[in-house]
Amino acid sequence: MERPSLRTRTGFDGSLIEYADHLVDAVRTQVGQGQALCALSGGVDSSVCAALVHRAIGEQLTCVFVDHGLMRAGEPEMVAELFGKHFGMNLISVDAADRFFAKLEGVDDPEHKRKIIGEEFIRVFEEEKAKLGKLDYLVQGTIYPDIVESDSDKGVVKSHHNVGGLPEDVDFELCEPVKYLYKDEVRKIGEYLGLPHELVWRQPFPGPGLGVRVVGALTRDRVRMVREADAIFREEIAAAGKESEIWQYFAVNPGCRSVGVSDGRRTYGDAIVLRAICSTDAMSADVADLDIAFLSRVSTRIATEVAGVNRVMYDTTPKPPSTIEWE
Ligand SMILES: Nc1ncnc2c1ncn2[C@@H]1O[C@H](COP(=O)(O)OP(=O)(O)OP(=O)(O)O)[C@@H](O)[C@H]1O
Repeated sequence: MERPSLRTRTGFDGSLIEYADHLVDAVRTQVGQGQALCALSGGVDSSVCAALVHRAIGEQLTCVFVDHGLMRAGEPEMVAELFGKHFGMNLISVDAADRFFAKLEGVDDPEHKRKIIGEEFIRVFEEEKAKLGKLDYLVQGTIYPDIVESDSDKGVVKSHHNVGGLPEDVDFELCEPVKYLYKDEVRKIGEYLGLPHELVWRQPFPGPGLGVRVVGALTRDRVRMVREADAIFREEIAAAGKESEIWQYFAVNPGCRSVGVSDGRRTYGDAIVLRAICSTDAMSADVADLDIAFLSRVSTRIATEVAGVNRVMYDTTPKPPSTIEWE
């Protein structure tokens, strides 16, 4: 289906970059002398919104980043470095890993895990908000497909983690500057605003983070295995120059153990599954055609470098019948 033009969606008659400048002015007018708050995940939508609103109102914006302990390797550091230091934003980083792990202990149902992560996120965010005093605007990275999708009456396949679910009697207004834009337009505006290419064009990453890439109950150790395996896989994909041909690639801990051998001794360790898919819209996906030599190199690195892992598999199932993420 052909998508409506920028002009049809926004009434704005100009280029996308001119529209970005227009949005900066519009946010400045909307917020006035008020105070704005943005939940910044380090993902594309909230990062672009934070950069845009910061350009418009500077010090009047505060961003809150919640580290739930389920981030990929280097992510909390990247957020602090880029938004805190480079852009000089008012950034509050909350280390909430203990809280999340405590709530998730022993929970193995995927929907229940997502729900707990979403609810705990809102709780942490609300606490930080309360500490800041009067707030006039909440910045949200709603994009056009979110609006269109929320109109859909299809059943829930996986519940989404969002700052949505706001109570009805809130005493602030929403600021949703990119709500008429498609993802690729948001990315282009992000680059225009000076966000790094790797962030703006990064692969999709679920809100519940690595929590949905560890099948069954989470432990810090199983999350660590996925985080380290994921970092190695990403490093090798980048070294092979394959980043742009693959839509999404990541590691999963499928929750099974098997026998292995290391230095002549029997091991009984965790398995890791590698998943890499090609897609244009995430509605359907094909398995990325990675050659055995490449996969074998990644597998050997993971099984020797990641403590507790002794077996690596490649997921060869398209979507459908599988989904992209395991949970
Ligand atoms: N760990 C986090 N810390 C702060 N804010 C978060 C965090 N996770 C999610 N959010 C907020 O919730 C929104 C929705 O999260 P979701 O995971 O659905 O991502 P998204 O819609 O792809 O947006 P983004 O690209 O910004 O991650 C984010 O845009 C962000 O405002």
